[in-house]
Amino acid sequence: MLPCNARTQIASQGRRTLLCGRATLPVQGRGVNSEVMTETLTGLDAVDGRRPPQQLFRDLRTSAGGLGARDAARRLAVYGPNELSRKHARTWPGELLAQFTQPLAVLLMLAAVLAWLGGTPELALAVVAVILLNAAFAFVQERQAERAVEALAAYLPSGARALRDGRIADIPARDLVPGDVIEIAEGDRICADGRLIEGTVSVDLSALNGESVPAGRTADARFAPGPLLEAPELVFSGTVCVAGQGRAVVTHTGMHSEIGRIAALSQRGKTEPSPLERQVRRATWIIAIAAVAAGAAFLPIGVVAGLGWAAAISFSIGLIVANVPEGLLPTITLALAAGVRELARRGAVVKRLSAVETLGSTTVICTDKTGTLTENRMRVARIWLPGSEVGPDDPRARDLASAAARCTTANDTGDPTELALLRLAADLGIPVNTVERDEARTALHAFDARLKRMSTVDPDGVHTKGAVESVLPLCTGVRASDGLIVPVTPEVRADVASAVDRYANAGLRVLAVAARQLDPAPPDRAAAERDLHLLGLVAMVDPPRAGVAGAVSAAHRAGIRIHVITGDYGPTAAEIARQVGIGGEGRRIVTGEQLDHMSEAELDALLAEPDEVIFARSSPEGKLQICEALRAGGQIVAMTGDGVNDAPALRHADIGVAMGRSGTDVAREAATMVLTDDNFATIVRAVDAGRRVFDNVRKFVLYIFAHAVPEVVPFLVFALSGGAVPLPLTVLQILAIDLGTETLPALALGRERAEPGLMDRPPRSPRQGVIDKRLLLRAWGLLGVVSAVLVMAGYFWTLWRAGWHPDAGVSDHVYRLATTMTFAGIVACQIGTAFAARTDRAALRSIGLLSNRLLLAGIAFELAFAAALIYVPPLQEIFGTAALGPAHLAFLLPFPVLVWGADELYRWRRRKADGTRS
Ligand SMILES: Nc1ncnc2c1ncn2[C@@H]1O[C@H](COP(=O)(O)OP(=O)(O)OP(=O)(O)O)[C@@H](O)[C@H]1O
Repeated sequence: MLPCNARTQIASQGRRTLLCGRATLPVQGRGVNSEVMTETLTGLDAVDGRRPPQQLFRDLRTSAGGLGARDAARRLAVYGPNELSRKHARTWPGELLAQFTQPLAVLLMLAAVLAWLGGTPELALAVVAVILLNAAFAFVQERQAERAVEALAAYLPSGARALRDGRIADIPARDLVPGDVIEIAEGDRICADGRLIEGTVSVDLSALNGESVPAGRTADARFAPGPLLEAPELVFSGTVCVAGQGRAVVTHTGMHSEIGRIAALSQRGKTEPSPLERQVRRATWIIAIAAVAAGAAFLPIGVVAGLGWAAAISFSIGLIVANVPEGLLPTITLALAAGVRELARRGAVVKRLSAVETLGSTTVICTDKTGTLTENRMRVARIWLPGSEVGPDDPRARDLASAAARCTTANDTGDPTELALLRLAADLGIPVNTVERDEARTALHAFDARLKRMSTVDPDGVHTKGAVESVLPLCTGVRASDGLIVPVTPEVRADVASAVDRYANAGLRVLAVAARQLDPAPPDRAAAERDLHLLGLVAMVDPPRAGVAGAVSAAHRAGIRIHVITGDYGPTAAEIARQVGIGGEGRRIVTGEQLDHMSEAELDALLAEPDEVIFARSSPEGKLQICEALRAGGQIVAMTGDGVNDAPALRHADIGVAMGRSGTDVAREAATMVLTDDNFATIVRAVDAGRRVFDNVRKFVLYIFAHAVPEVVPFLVFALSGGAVPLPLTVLQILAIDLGTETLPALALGRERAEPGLMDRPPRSPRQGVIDKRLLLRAWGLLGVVSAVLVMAGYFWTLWRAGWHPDAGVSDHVYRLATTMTFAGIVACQIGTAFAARTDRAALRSIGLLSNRLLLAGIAFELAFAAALIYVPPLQEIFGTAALGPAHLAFLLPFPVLVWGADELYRWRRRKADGTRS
């Protein structure tokens, strides 16, 4: 119960409810008799979940059959949705304020103070404007990135199975109300507090008490005094069912639940910075330090060259402010968030921003078969009875189908294997009524992925179905064609084995069905699954999904290896693998048993080979073992999984991939990425998106870095000439470029489409940083140098035309004109750089000159901004510019083409060296 001092407000469908201790008082009673409701709710809220079921039903005004839909809707209106109210750790003023305490912002503030003290208040104001703009920009970007991640919750609504109007219905977890009866099965996240009324389950309570050992809970437990969380008959919201199944009546929802009380879920964990962010942060610091060092070095040099202290101080501050890449980090976060959003639209929900870049460097995908490579829509294609394959008309086929259909737990929905068996029975004219099936059943030994079989104890005996090698050893007899039971001889085994191989080689999934008449039924599994009689085999088709073969070949072209890890039989998996193109000729199959007997070194050696392997009859431990071996070998592993037992492997992989449709809640929790369409092709698409995001981050880093050289060279020329050449660029002009004209084109580069050949290259090495030597060489050594040469040519040409001579000095107008040429020259060169940066190696032609509309808009903005600075008189005053004439503009015109052309040549040479054409 909520403590009385914990006043909590929950918003619910436009009405607010004030909760205080045991009383819940509706504030607005639209359409509800508030007096009656208040009385009712007081009763419900005081419910003690530890009372015996019958009393609890009375207290909650419900029954074992659950609630009616209308009653549930009424309760929902009063109680509010079954959600935890979200408490943001930081509100927006706090987040905005935090932008000003970032170390780089503090550095800039220091620069502003220095500029003020140095006697240049206009520079101080400009720096303050930079700080404000940057903080606002970073704040908006971070909020957007956060929202992108939060919005993902909408893609993954959690659901519950509740009895409504007497039928099991899948409903959103937020619609659960006290009094509902819910079904709980292995792998489910329990979404409300309740009392078990049927069955036994094992629950992981770690979200509530930090205890990692699962606790047993059973409907039959008697009341025992003690802490609520240890009550053996209660289950709690936020915990996970790791084994068993049962039904529970919901006693508390939303903020009334134990987890709501502790409010554990509303405290969001601190998000770890991604490796990319860490790298960029480090690079930012290195550049900031270099900028400060360059600024400090300029001070004495500038004074010696004859600038005077005030001008030298202001120029060094300008150098620092311009070169500290304070906007880089939020821009990268935004690029990652845009990647996450795009992936969600394409069917892959990524839970961490950093996963986007990890995806891009994936080298191995370990995939399961059923449902990921295949459609998971099974249909029985063949029936085999001891001796021969038979058609559906054979009366003994009906016995087999009936036994198999009785040995199921699926209803209208459920395991596709079981649905296929229920359909077979219906097609043969012996449909199974699932309600009667469940009522008549005296024991259920659920499907166990390790044993690979399940059994039911029904009034007429035991029915077992499962993998042939799991069921056959339990059989002492075989039902022969005349209906008599004959012993299992070596001939019979050979017969079965050859049938299994025949079906498996055709890609069919084979299940053995066995039975035993028995009265009374033994309660334990070992006793029930003994002395069985093999009835026959069913073989099912589950065709490969459309698009998987294409995705496999795309992954291969991208240098990614694919291993199949499946619970199914080796030859079946190998045939499906062949159909989709995984593995070469003579596919290597390693069974779970073989894997168990392999030493670590043997497994490492196997996985180091270039072959793709089919791991068949694998266990969850095997999956983890394979994952560890691959990672130890330096691979970046994406691993799929759907069961409870897959969680460790999913957590351990670089990218754990869970199935959104067929997977369990546990697997979804453990995974980094959830596929909303369960499709293998989506994993490959996600890798593609990851590579693209990483590439785009490099593109705008290249663009932003390239301007450093044409900005620093003018200062070097001035310093090295001992002041004979007037300083070619003013401090406010530098700021206007770095913080004005460049911003939008840089952002637009972050949205560039994938360049051709992106998925034709091998995966990036995880050790390759986003800012590497090649990028720096291209930015500074090529684009920067070409730009600097052109820019200085423009500057000297302007001076020369006006008759300048080192000894003669220049008039103010000529100096303004010349520095304006430097400014405009850098802008023109950066336009060329922007086009060059659009591809890393491909020719610009291959992606289309005009294909990035955002960039075109950004360049239009850049030109308008520069034109305003050059031609609008008040701005001319501030920025020390003068209007350029047609001759000047004609001189500048080829600059973008020359810069871009030089880079085009560089990329052409690189492609030639690598032997690629695009
Ligand atoms: N509902 C079931 N009842 C009895 N046996 C089953 C059932 N489902 C699967 N099996 C048997 O257990 C084996 C392993 O099944 P499991 O579900 O672990 O893997 P899978 O779905 O075939 O493969 P993947 O791991 O690729 O999804 C199957 O090959 C089949 O023989």
